[in-house]
This record gives sequence, C-alpha cells and structure tokens, in this order.
Amino acid sequence: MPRFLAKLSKRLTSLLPPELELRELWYLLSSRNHSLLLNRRRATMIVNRVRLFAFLFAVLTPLWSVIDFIVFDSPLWIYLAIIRVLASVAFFGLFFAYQAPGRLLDAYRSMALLFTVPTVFYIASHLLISDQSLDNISASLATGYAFLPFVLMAGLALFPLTLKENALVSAVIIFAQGLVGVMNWSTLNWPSFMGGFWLLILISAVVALASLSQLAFMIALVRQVMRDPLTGAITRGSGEELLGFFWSRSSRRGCSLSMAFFDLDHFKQINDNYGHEAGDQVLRNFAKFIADSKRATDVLLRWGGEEFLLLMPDTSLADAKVMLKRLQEKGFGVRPDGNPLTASIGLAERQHDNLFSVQDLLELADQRMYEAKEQGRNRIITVS
Ligand SMILES: Nc1nc2c(ncn2[C@@H]2O[C@H](COP(=O)(O)OP(=O)(O)OP(=O)(O)O)[C@@H](O)[C@H]2O)c(=O)[nH]1
Repeated sequence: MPRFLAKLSKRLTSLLPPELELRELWYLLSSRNHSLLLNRRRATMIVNRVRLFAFLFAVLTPLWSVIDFIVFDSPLWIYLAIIRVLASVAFFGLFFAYQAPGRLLDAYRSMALLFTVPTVFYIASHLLISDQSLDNISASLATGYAFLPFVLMAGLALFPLTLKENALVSAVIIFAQGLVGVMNWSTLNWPSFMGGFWLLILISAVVALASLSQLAFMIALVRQVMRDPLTGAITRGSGEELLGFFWSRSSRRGCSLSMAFFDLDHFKQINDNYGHEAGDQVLRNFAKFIADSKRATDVLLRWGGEEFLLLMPDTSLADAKVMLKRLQEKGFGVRPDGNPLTASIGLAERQHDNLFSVQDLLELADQRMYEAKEQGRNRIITVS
C-alpha cells in the first residue's frame, strides 16, 4: 500500500471508538453476527426509545393545531386537526401497546410503525396543503410542516443502529421527501427544495455517526457485562438471562436442553500450594479447553469461583454424556504439580428428568455434582 494510503488508513482507524476490539468493528455494519444478549439489549433499548419518541409526538402533534387554526382558513385547519388527532392516537397506541420484548424483529417493527405514522402524516398534510394557493404553501413552510422529515431524521440518532439499518431508515425518509417534491412538481420552489434535500442527506450522515457511536458503546458495555474478565466465559448474571431464554425456547419447541455443572476438584490446594496466579491460570486453561471443545451453540458460564455450567441446547442427556466423557478422557488440563486437572460433573436434562423450571434444572445438576464429589470426585453423575 502506498505510504500516503497507509497513513490515511491509520488516521482513520484512530477515529474508531477505543472501546471496540478490532473484530467487533464488523458488528457496526450489520447485526448478522451479534450475540443473543446484544440483540436482546438492543431490542429493549430500541423499543423503549420508540415509546419515548411516540409519547413526545403523541403530546406535541395535536398541540400544533392552534398554529394551523391561526395560519389556515377553514376547512383546511379542520382537516389538518383531524389527521393530527389520528396521528396522536397512533402514537399513543405505540406508546401503550409496545412492551420491550427482547426480540430484534419486534423492535424493528416498532421503529417502522413509529416512522410510518409521521411519514403518512407528512404526505397527507402536503396533499391537503398543495391544493391551496402559493401563499398558503409558504405559510405552511413557516408553520413547520416542511421540517418534519428533518425531525424524523434527527430522531434516528436516538437509536443504537448498525450502518445497514441506519441506511435503510434514512433512505425511506429521503424517499418520502423526494416523493413530496415530485407531487408538488409544478408549484415547488426547486432551488430551495434542493437545498433542503441536500441538508437532509447531510443530517443523515451525522445521524448515522451518532447512531453508530451509541452502538459501539453498547457493544463494549454488553461485552464487559457478559464476559468474565479472567476466563472469558459468560458471567452469572448474563448467564441467568440466557438460561431463561434457552429454557423457554426448548419448552416452546419441545426440544432438549442439557446442563452440565462442573466443579474443579481440590482447586483450593492449587491456590494454597502455588499461589493465586497459578490458580487463575488453571481456570483460564480450563475455560479455553471447554470453549474450544464445545459446539458453537453451547454456552459456557462461570457460575462461581471454580464452578462452571455448560448449557447444551438441542442436546439429549445421552449425547451430552458422550460429549462430557470425551472431554474427561482428553483431560481438563494440568495442575501446576503436573497431575491431571479433574472435575466433578452433574448432568441434567429438561425432558429426560421431567423438569418444570429453570430452577429445577439448576438444582438437579448442582445436586448431581455434589453426588459426584461424595462418590470420590472426577466423575459424571446423570442419575440421582
Ligand atoms: N485463583 C483463583 N481462585 C479462586 C477464584 N475464585 C475462587 N477461587 C478459589 O477456589 C477455591 C474453591 O475451594 P473449595 O470450594 O474448597 O473447593 P475445592 O478445593 O475445589 O474442593 P472440592 O470442590 O471439594 O474438590 C477457594 O480457595 C477460592 O478462593 C479465582 O478467580 N481465582
């Protein structure tokens, strides 16, 4: 690469948020590889912001009827008041009806509805106003109708969106603005319209940056909350959320969900004899070994100090046992004294054990792990 280009790319890279790891930069472009927890957090945030936005618009939209009443003759201001009330009802509907669902698809739908209401309102109001004389059109510009697409575009900055999502919504707003221009072809002041159009595009670029930087912070925060800094396994808090999700999905679909409860054997001795740092290294190696051996859909949680859970969705008890036996034969790592690291493992499965709640699954796997300890450690227990 020529020196100038290399320097330019270095300068550009230095603009990127320092909270992000390099591999996470792709997450800013599209949500395809986002983690389940990131999707859930983002969906909740998007829906809550939609509701906030909807509430503001629901209150403010009918208030403008006072200005319409002063500026426009009857029946125009009456028609405008009617569509304002309709828009306000739709906004209140969005505010009350939508709950934060944790599903990205629902969040997209709520955003689409939020932006559809003012877009339809904008087009309808322009259809009404374009029937009036040119003087009234100028008056309408003064009363703020022409600013609606700008308000919508600016509102996008409230949402933590990927570049792809941002481009899609911006394109719809820009398209609506263009459509209004085409509809008013004969009467429009084109230089002023084109100036406004260009401004809208500039705002969309600034908004995309604001939106992306929100997403970048969110990715960094979710990573921090989700990952145990020592082992890279999922933390207990986030793990409980994931566990709830896996449980309801497996109950809904009638498929299996296995859980292995690992407790490393005589771990305290490692700390006592070789120091805390040596203990930390053993924990790191253990987590890496499991992470490298498990399926992509399995999730490793650090439940406590030297306790780990492996969640295995769509895995029967028999299959999970085969997998755990294979891991056990390979060995979970080496202790600082050169002896193999062993673990006591309790295994339970939702359907096989006829369980009714996440708590039951956790308790049974935990109980079986204790049985493994009592029976002499370094074993997998699957029946109580
Ligand atoms: N190095 C290190 N040690 C930890 C960490 N978290 C917990 N521990 C230690 O893990 C040890 C757990 O000890 P115990 O619960 O007695 O378990 P154990 O020695 O493995 O005994 P058994 O489970 O009965 O085989 C304690 O000494 C904790 O201080 C950590 O993050 N790093």
